[in-house]
Amino acid sequence: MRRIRVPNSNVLKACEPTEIDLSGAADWVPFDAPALVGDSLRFVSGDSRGDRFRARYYRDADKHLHARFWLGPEAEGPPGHAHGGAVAAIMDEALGLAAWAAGYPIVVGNLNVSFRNMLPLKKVVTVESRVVSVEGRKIMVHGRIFRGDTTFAEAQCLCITIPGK
Ligand SMILES: CC(C)(COP(=O)(O)OP(=O)(O)OC[C@H]1O[C@@H](n2cnc3c(N)ncnc32)[C@H](O)[C@@H]1OP(=O)(O)O)[C@@H](O)C(=O)NCCC(=O)NCCSC(=O)Cc1ccccc1
Repeated sequence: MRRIRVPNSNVLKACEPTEIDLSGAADWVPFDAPALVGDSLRFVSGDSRGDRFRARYYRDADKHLHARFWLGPEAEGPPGHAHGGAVAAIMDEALGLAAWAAGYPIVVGNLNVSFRNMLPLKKVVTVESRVVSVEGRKIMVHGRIFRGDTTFAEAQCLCITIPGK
């Protein structure tokens, strides 16, 4: 009987492209997030060759923060799609960072995420964000994860400035 040899997962992984195109739109400028908030972003965007998240941040001419994200097999929830916690983690980092990038040293006090469509793994998606209001220590940031016409998630993030920072 002929035996079919199935490559093990390490061989399959080695065959996958390691370079993912996370380039930004023509009018975006790369944004150095760790230079602003330090290495504490490692949880989500710290491993540029990892199998969970790969990310690159940008700002547009109006200083709004954008990001390209790729979610790999280690971010899986429903088969072939992102875990809800992975999506929430992206929102936490990206929307918190949007407040920092706008000049507010903050932590996130409340994060409300709506999961609109299942987010496919191994596709590059875009995160957009806006600081929509500032009231005393409360900075409200809205954001969206999308690809083409499909919105995967929307979020409202209440950020609270850290006194003394
Ligand atoms: C600091 C604070 C959020 C607030 O405490 P305090 O300083 O004692 O301030 P106070 O309680 O007086 O509130 C001031 C005002 O705010 C309001 N308000 C507050 N909360 C809420 C709420 N939930 N919902 C609604 N409103 C709320 C409150 O009513 C008050 O309003 P008022 O002035 O009366 O009108 C504290 O609860 C805390 O540390 N939480 C843990 C945060 C944490 O671990 N986050 C995760 C890690 S960060 C991360 O991962 C993201 C990241 C990404 C990129 C880069 C970096 C970071």
